Amino acid sequence: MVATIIDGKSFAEGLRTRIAGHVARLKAEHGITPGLAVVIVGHDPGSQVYVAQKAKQTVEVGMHSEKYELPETVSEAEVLALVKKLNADPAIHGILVQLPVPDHIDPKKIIGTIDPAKDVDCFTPASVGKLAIGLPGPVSCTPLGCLMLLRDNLGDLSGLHAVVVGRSNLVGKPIAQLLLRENCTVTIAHSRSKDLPGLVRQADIVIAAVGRPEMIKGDWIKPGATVIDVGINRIAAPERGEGKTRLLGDVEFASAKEVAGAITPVPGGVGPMTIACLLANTITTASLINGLVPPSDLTA
Ligand SMILES: Nc1nc2c(c(=O)[nH]1)N[C@@H](CN(C=O)c1ccc(C(=O)N[C@@H](CCC(=O)O)C(=O)O)cc1)CN2
Repeated sequence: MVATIIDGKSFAEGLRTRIAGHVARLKAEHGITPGLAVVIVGHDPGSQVYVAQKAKQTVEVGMHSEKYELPETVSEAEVLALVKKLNADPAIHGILVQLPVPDHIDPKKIIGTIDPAKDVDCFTPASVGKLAIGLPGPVSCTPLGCLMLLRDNLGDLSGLHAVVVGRSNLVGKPIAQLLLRENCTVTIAHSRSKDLPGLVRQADIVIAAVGRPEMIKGDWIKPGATVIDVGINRIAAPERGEGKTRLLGDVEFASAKEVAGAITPVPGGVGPMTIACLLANTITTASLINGLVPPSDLTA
């Protein structure tokens, strides 16, 4: 069997078109322009690319965009003051602080200061709690992107066995919550699980979010399973020239695609969905802040 390749880039494009339609409706029918503020601290080159993409795509779908680029040396107090200012700004419906932040800044303190109503990353304790008990609100961007790709590929997920490899707060734990809500049987495994290959072989759905390049091999995959690779590991690629790099997922794509029923590539799979889902979450928070029901096609 050769797997269907799940094209996250193209799905994300379609999602952004739908988001632009919702933005136009919010403007025309309610006079609301959803606004997203993105804060970056320091000069991490990867983060700068992602933040630039976020700001560009926010404008492209018709939303109001604000980008705050703070120097590496900014104090924690200054970042907290900016977040509080954005919390109070009625033109802003979503606030995101790009991670990682420099070592002298405590990410938990920064995230904990974001107004949960504007928490488009779904990182605050209040948002995580809402997600766990199924209350309306934004859903962590990467997990929401994974869920949208799974629904598009498989339809109803009820009764399927999902094995999530990775237990991070950003991806592993929230995707497990979402899959439970979809009536999957969910196993959360991680690098210290006993017989990891044996666990993964039981999965109808594999979510690879462990952060180790190509750790999950083709012979770990049950024939026909759907594989969602969340890993974005940048490794040196001297064969492409001096100083060049390339991206690898957490799944060994070449061997896994021979066994799986469907699989996301890296790049071009889950990654592009993360930013599209951030925009979707901004529609969700802008709707809820204004007492409107968020569009059902943009959330979990
Ligand atoms: N506050 C947050 N910080 C971070 C998040 C997040 O969701 N919220 N996620 C990641 C980075 N990230 C978005 O911020 C992100 C990662 C990857 C992609 C993406 O489109 N990847 C492409 C490849 C791009 C490349 O060549 O590097 C792909 O996979 O096709 C988008 C967004 C950490 N920080």
